[in-house]
Amino acid sequence: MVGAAISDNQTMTKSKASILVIDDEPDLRLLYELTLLREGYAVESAECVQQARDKLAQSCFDVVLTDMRLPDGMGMEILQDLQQARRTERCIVVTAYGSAENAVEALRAGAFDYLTKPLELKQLRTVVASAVQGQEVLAGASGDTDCKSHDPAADCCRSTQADPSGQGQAALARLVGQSAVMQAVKGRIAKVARSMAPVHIHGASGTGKELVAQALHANSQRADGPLVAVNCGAIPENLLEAEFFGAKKGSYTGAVHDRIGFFQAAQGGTLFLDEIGDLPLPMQTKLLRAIQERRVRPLGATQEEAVNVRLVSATHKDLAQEVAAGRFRQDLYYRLNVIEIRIPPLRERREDLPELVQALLARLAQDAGMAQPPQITPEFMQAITCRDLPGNVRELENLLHRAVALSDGHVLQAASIAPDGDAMPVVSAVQEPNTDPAPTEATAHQSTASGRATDLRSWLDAQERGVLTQALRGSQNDLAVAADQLGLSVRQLRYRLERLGMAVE
Ligand SMILES: Nc1ncnc2c1ncn2[C@@H]1O[C@H](COP(=O)(O)OP(=O)(O)OP(=O)(O)O)[C@@H](O)[C@H]1O
Repeated sequence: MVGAAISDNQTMTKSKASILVIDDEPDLRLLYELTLLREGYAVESAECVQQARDKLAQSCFDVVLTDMRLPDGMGMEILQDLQQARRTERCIVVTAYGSAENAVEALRAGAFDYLTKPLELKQLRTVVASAVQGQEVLAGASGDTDCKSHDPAADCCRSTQADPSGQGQAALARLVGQSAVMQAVKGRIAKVARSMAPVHIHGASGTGKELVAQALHANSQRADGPLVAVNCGAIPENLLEAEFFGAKKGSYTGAVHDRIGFFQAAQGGTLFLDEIGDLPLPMQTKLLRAIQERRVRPLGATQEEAVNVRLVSATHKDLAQEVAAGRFRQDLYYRLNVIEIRIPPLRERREDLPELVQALLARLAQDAGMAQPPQITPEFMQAITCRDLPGNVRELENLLHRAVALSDGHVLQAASIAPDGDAMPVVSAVQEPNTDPAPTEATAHQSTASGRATDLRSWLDAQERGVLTQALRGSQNDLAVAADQLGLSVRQLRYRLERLGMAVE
């Protein structure tokens, strides 16, 4: 079996990355072999499951490229063997055209990536190179490139996560919380980060979806590549295509230069599509195509461009429900939701509150240039615990921000976060606690005294809140009218309201 130990004289010194190609069609096998040999890899091949198992019992490889259907079984069996034996080989599965289910199944089972027949050699090279690249990180982290010098069985076994710079761990540490549910979230991030499988993050507003996306990226082999975060709800509908795929000069009014899209900007890295549920249906179709083909065509261009990005998406909506309601394409949902990470709302992890308060205060104090975070009294903590915090960590952050602004700089007062305060306003026809666009005296003082970005941000948020509230009042809460008045689309207005935690009754 695959996990068997390898005798010393059977191991080879790895001077170059090694690939095991498994396919029963001799012509295809030869084509893969030649292509990969030309790339400088050491290549071995097998034509069935049994032969592959024999090879894997004798040697360790960096990457296994296997066809799905083999004469004596399925490529999935090899993938399962590798997973069960905790081997380090990255497995790329080749699936028949149109069999999205197989690809998704393979990714869920731990495949690094998949390729679809008919195979494009350029794509084959790209995918193999990206699988090999991750293995180099792994070998580099253990300082081990010579199989002979170590226990051969261990050479093929997964050990600790490669994270030479510690950035993966640091990103996970930014996700504060030791509750069982948060530990499960972090465990899942560490587990799934290293494959290419698309991840969908589901969680209510303010639960930390962006932090999870950052941790996924930082723990992936793409950590040195770009992470491009996009809020799908904040882009005007008529610009979506150009923003996503790029545009040639003159392709639309106002396109005075060639511009690259999000896909090109994320090349070799991760594309984080936040609030994916807000994408209009026509754009969903275009996105699906880009994901399936791994190619995009900039607006006004004649040629398509190959793209190599890992997709992470997020939404606070229930996408399955959106699919049922006909607002989200089922096939796109299926493609994006290969691996799901659910972030529980704060009410399911109240035990994390003290640690979150400490961590957020430390961050706020640092941003405000304070020598040390203000102290919290048991009454203050009690007052926090009494709040429902439906806006989750973002609401908690706002609350603390306000408390810091109103404090004397040393001790936080419980009164500053009394429930009749204004951390999360609800806009109704007349009842809206925080409608004053002007900063409070304390905030204004803090802003000018420290001149720090977070103070400016909260001041600007207060301004925006005031403007939005006025527009909503003036339009009797009619979003279309208010948006029109503000020169925004309804989507943009909704996005802004949500960002500020303002719910319209
Ligand atoms: N577990 C956490 N530890 C520390 N900070 C957190 C945590 N969760 C969220 N935050 C902080 O709360 C704020 C909101 O987080 P984030 O933007 O990631 O949430 P979100 O789920 O993406 O929200 P939205 O859906 O509204 O965009 C950020 O400032 C983030 O740093």
